[in-house]
Parts: sequence; structure tokens; C-alpha cells
Amino acid sequence: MATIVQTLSVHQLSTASWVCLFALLALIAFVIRQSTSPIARIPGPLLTKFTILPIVYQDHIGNRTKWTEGLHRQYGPVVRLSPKEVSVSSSASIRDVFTGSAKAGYYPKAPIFNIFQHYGARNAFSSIHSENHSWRRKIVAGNYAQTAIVAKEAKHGSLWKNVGRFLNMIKREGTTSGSGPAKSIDFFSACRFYAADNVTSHLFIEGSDALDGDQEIRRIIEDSAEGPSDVMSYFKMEFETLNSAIDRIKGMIFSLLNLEQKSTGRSRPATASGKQVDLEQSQWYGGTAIRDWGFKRFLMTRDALEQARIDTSLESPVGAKLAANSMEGEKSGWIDGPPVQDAGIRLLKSSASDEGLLRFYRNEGCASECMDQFLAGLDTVGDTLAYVLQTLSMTENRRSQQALIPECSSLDLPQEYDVPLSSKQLADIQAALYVEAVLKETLRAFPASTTAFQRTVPPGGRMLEGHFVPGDTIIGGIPTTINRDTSVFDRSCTFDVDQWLPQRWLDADDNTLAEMNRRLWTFGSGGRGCIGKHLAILEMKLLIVGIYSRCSTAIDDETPVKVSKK
Ligand code: HEM
Repeated sequence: MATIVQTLSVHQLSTASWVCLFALLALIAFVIRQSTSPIARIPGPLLTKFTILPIVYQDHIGNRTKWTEGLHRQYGPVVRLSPKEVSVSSSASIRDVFTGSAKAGYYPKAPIFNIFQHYGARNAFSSIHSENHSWRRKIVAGNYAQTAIVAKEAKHGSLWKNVGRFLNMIKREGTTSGSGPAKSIDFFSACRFYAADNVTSHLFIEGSDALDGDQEIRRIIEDSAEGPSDVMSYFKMEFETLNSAIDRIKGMIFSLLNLEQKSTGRSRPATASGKQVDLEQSQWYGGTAIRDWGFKRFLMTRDALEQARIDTSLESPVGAKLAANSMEGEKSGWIDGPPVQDAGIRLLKSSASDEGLLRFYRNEGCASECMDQFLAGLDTVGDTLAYVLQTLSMTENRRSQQALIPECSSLDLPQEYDVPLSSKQLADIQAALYVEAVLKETLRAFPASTTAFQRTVPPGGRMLEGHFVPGDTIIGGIPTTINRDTSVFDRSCTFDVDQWLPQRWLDADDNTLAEMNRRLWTFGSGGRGCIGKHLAILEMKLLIVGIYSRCSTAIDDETPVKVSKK
């Protein structure tokens, strides 16, 4: 009897013990593996060796950027954010990762860039690898060169016209407060309309008309502002399938309750995983109103090229260059190459020789490129200009505005906006020192994108600042951290890097100024840096001089004005 009891008890214990033992061993193995992995040797909080929870949490509470900045202050220029992600901040590491010299090797973009596709097609911005990126960038690079942007403006004056429209909009739609001639306007929306009209006139045969009051495009632009649910959080990226399922269930509940689910221009579910959009089935081309608008404007531009109403010169819309590439692919007698998982391109193989594969756009690819450039130029320019107007209008910055106004007035610009400014006038505006200082300081202190620009460490890993970072690690840099490097932007300890102070750009000696220009990272750097930088700068400078050569600005808290929605 005693023997039987003993046997049973051993049997019961052994099952539970095996489970515990197995769990314990698995835990020990996990801890050993994580603590001895190469990424564990990179400085960072202990917990980040083992789990993504700290970064998921910081992301969830909207504190990821500040948290990362704090970690750089505590741990140095290379810090571990999770078992698979690292952040860099020093000049050398940023150069290595983002400029990607041939010797150091190329860092592909991180998978998060997949979400920037449109119509199931990639564009330059969302191309992960250099071989998919460089041919795309090459097609439009000439249109974005500084000389081309200035020559186009001197010929057509589209941006200057929009400055006039912006000022007219204030006159027409601004509300009067008090007894003076001052008008109040919601300048966040106004700046987005200005940015939209500019970038679309650069891209298409017919740009948008938001400043003149086209309510439909205004609604589309306002809806396209990124809302909290559009932000691609760490959680959404890590658990994409779960999130898609939640979105589908939400959609079903909305349709069961017969509620209208707002489809913003920004929502990305259709292309989040690179899935192709069914253009026939979708209510709009590409599934959202803004994509539909963009696709149709591209087709209008292509029509104009086919009918020879425009050409592909640098003074023509960028869309014409893209359409010409697509038409060349269609016309060629070459045979199709292997199929590609991208609705936007055709791979063609010469039937006559072994020239290799050539890539050409389909219409979806051209429209995706245009859509990407539209969105890239809308938020960034709109937000930066809103920051310029906001900071200059604050009481504590009154002196900066007082310094800016005489410089803008001295440019002696016409009050006529239908005639393009001359090359000389454009050059004078570009050279105006205080305008430049205000703009650079705004770009430095309030970069339009505050999240990390991410890349993937190439196979085999890389040495960065004496730390080995293994292959496949996600690696990022944050403009706000780099733009606040005290050793560059506050070298003489006269100016606080957290403060908006244009004077720092004027007081710096030549060497410091050159270093500040090199380090200002709001437009990124290297072959994947911002292609639209020169267009953006000219747009912003023209609006600044257009406003401050004629007006002064102040915050009007009493009259919150909303530009009317449909
Ligand atoms: C204040 C204005 C702007 C800012 C701050 C800005 C910022 C940036 C940054 C930081 C990147 C690189 C991101 C990375 O490295 O991961 C980028 C890329 C890009 N930007 Fe801009 N941008 C601005 C205006 C514009 C405009 C006006 C356009 C076009 C009309 C534009 C088109 C693009 C494109 C196409 C890329 C991708 C380039 C490539 O991968 O080859 N941007 N921008």
C-alpha cells in the first residue's frame, strides 16, 4: 500500500516538475541568449535586452522620441531601444548609416517604409533597396535641382502667384477683430492650402485650387491631416495582422449599424502590407479621396503630354517626366520580364539581346510617385510654415519679427503677383540673411518629422562608434536629437538649443556655421535624403517675404477661426 502511494505521488510530481523545469530551462536559455547576443553589448536600459515592451509602451504614450533623446544623453551616441532596434546620434554614425558610402556598404530602408505605397505600387520613398530606388529617383532628380526650381519659378511664377492668393485669402476670408484693419485666420489650414497648391502645380498640368476656395480640395486636404489613429505605432507594425483584423471588425460593426466610417486621405490599410488595391472595386482610385484626386490629376497630365500640350522639359510638370517613362515602356517592342509584386512597374527584357532587365513605370507607379511627392510636400511645408508664423507672432519673439520686416521690405518686391519674379529678385530673396536665419532656426527647432528615420543594418553587421551592431537590426536617427547637439548648435553656450533663436545663425563664425549647416538634419541626408528640399525652401522663403514685406502678425486668441468645411 505504502509503495503504491509513493509511486502515485512521484508520478503526479513529475508532470508538474517537468513543466516547471522545462519553463525554467527555456527562461534561462532565453536570458542567456538575449544577454550574450551582440545587441546586448550595446549600451541601453537592461530591460531592452529582453523585450520590446519598453519601446511599445513609450510609443503608446507618445513619448518615444523624448525617451530616445533621454537615452542618448544617458548612454551615448549608440543606444539599444529593443532587442532588435538601435538609435544613433553622432555625426560619424549618421554619416555611415544614412550617407552609405560604397566602402561602408548600403543600409536598406526599414520595413516601415512599406506603408508609403499607393495604388499597390512603390515609389522612390517607399523603395527599400537601392536597386529599386535609384532608377526611380534618377527620372525626377533634375526637376528638383536648385537651378531647375529657380528657372521654373522665374518662367511661370506659380509659387509667387500662390503667395498673392494666400494674401487674398486672408483679405477675403479673414475675420475682423476690434476696430483696426487686422484680419484673423487659421493659419495652420492656410499654410497647408498654400503647400498643396504649390506642390500640385509642380507635379500636374493643373494644380489644386485650395487658396482660391475650392471646397472639395480643401475638405480632402483637411481630412488628410494625420490623426492619432493614422500614426503607425510600434504596436501596429509589430502586430499588423491583429490590427488588420481589428480594422475589419470595426468596419463590419459600422456597416451593421449603418454608420458612415470616415475614410481619410491618410488611411493606409489597403497598402500596409504591400497588397495590391483593386482599382475596379474601390470607390475611388486607390481607396481614398486624396488618392483618387491624385490619380486623376496624373492621368490629365499624361493626356496633355500625349497630345503634345506639354513636354518633358524641366519647366514642365514632374508628372510629364513620369508619364514619358511609362509611355516608353508601353511602346517598346521588348518582351515582358518576370512578374513583379508591384502594380506600378513593368520589367522588360530585350528579345534581341541580353541587355538585362529594364524597369518602366505603369500608370499606377507614376501616380504613386506623384501621390508620395504630394503628401511629402503637403505636411512638411505646411507644418513648417505654420511654425514660422506661430513663433514670429508670439509676444516673446516680437524682436525677431521687428528684425525681419525691414529686411523683407528692403527687397522691394512688387505687389503684383501675376508676373513672375525675375531671377535677380529670386536670388535676392534666397540671399536675405534674416529670412534664412528664421527659416533654418524653425527647421532646426521644429522639424516637420520628429520620428526616427529608419534603416536596416546590412547582413554581417556593422561597427558603429566602437559597437558591433548585428545584421537585420533596425537602426534609426531622430532629427530633433541631432538638431539639438550642443557641441554644434550652442558651441559658445550663448544660446539654449531648446530655444527658438534665429540669431544663432547670424552670430556663428564661418566654421561653426558650416558645421551647423552640415548637421541640420531636418531634410535627412545622403541618397535617400529629401529630394524636394530646394522646392520647399523657395516656397517657404517666398511666403515669408510676401507676408512680412507687407504685414505684421500677432496671435489672436480671441477669434479662433476655422476655414469653412463643406
Ligand atoms: C519642410 C519641408 C520638407 C521636409 C522637412 C522634408 C523632409 C524629408 C526627409 C527627412 C526625407 C528623408 C527621410 C529618410 O531619410 O528616411 C525626405 C524624403 C523625401 N522628400 Fe521631403 N521634406 C520636405 C519637403 C518635400 C517636398 C516639397 C517634396 C516634393 C515635392 C518632398 C519629397 C520627398 C521625397 C520624394 C523623398 C524621398 C526621397 C528618396 O527616397 O529618394 N519633400 N523628406
